[in-house]
Amino acid sequence: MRQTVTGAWRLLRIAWRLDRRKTASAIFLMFGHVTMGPVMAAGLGVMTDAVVAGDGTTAAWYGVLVAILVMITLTFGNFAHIAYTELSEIAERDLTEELMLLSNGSEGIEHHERADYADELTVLRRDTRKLTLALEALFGTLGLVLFGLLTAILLGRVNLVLLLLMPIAALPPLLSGRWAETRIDRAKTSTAESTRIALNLFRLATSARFGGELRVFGLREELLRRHRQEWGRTSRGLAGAYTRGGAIRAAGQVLFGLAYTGAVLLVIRDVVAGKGTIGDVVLVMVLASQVNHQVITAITLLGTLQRVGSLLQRFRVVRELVTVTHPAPVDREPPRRLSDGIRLDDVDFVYPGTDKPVLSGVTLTLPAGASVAIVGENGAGKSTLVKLLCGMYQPSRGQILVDGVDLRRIPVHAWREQISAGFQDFARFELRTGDVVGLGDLPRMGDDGAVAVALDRAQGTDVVERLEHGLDTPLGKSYTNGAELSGGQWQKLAVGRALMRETPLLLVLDEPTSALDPQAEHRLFELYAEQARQVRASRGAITLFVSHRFSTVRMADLIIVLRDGRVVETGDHDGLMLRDGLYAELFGLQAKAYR
Ligand SMILES: Nc1ncnc2c1ncn2[C@@H]1O[C@H](COP(=O)(O)OP(=O)(O)OP(=O)(O)O)[C@@H](O)[C@H]1O
Repeated sequence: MRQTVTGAWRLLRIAWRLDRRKTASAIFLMFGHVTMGPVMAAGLGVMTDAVVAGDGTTAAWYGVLVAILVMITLTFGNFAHIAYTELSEIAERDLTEELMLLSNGSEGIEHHERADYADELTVLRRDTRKLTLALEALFGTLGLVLFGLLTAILLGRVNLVLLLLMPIAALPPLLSGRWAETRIDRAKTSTAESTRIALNLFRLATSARFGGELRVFGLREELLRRHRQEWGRTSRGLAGAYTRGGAIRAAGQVLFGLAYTGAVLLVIRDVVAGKGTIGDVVLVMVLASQVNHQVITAITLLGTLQRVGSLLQRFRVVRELVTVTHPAPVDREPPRRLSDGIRLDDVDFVYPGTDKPVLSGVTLTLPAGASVAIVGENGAGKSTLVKLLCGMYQPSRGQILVDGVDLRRIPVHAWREQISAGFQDFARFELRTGDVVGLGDLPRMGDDGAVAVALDRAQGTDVVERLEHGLDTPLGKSYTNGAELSGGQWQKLAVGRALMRETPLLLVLDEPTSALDPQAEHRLFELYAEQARQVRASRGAITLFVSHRFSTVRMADLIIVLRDGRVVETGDHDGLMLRDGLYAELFGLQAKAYR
């Protein structure tokens, strides 16, 4: 109950914050709509008594009044509905935006690894779109409270027992409705994982991006089978809860039906005993049928409100999950230039929710002004190291020191402003081409000159030259006339984005060039190395890249070789070749393959 009330209160505050005028007019229209019901019942009662007494004029006047009230209630109801719908759309947009912000609102990405976060997010993604009904439910419920008060006054005037009976009779259906909703909500939480898997399979099966792979491997039936299996699990879990919920609700309504019949019989008994009029019977019958209708509405409305309450509660949980607590004080600014470099001091890392260390005892120095390459077999921990340097995760043990300052003490946003990155798993932003690149340095996003320079450095000018409207071409299927790009072309834009910031302290390139041919990648890294040398003097910037191509790696000033999360060798190409260890072995294997 508390969740329903706090949910309703929060929803009302959201509506008020978003549009006061619409909220006020929705409340006014709804109050007008519901108060007409009891007033109409009273009018019918008086009209009946006038007919029985043979007073045609009074009966006619009340008949006209009732007709006017019917028109008013219908008109108000109609306009109230329009007002709720408009408000609901604004509220839905607001919560959808909050969900987008929350998904990326934390400093790191640790919460994405958590099953509880993923579960909450699944339900939120699905249910936030159902908010359209929520405000209608809220205002409807407020209206019902007013309706209940008016009805109670009218019933009390006829028979005081009725005054007590009606609210008591309303309780079973209300309580049973709430109980049923709680069970359904619990079932939704417990089926969230299978829903998530099914939704993911649905996305895979309907995305053009994976269409080729699905066809080549003939995966259509297999995905369908798995989807059916997972969805079946969800449906079974929910169907049981819906059936039990339906039975609980029906039991509550049967009790109400019995009380309704009892109330009408009570008034009839009074009239027979000369303690009331026929008008009273009409009043009670009309009111009781309205109460019946309103209780059924109330069950639906309270159910919706309870769902909204739990939806808003989930928002709270997600907000708390993405809030990071800082064990160390955050009291240092990133340096303007690096003099010593970045040092990893005995760093271990374990992904949240797992217990196997992915990095163990990593101690390294990335010297200021150096170009550094990380090599190692698949799963060695290269990308994880990169993520730690970008502040996506905190080391489980040990420290990352930037010119001697623990990275945890530097505000993450300030550190990120000083770095730039291109990732293996880059984003395909479906936007204007210039903006796709310009996003890499938001303050200069509209600066097409800067975008052109970044693209030139990323060797991506040819991508734009082929587009009909150059940098103004919209990209992707979101647009009716959006241009389609190849994987390698998207990747060139992503590299351009990474190069928008001209002099970052740390430029990280985690295999962002895997779709380019080796010569193009080689040229690109020659340029980076050259750029790194140029900014070395001014900022001591470090260029860190991860690549499986040794023709690129060999250019680095420092090469770090990782195996199973440990640093096994470091040095430059010549030194490592002389050492004849893992690097020399991997290099030899690749060179042989090219011969
Ligand atoms: N989000 C995650 N949660 C749990 N474990 C993870 C996660 N991401 C990576 N791992 C594990 O961490 C290990 C190192 O992964 P990482 O991506 O750092 O390797 P990598 O050297 O970059 O590999 P590749 O060359 O294939 O890109 C792998 O064993 C992987 O299974």
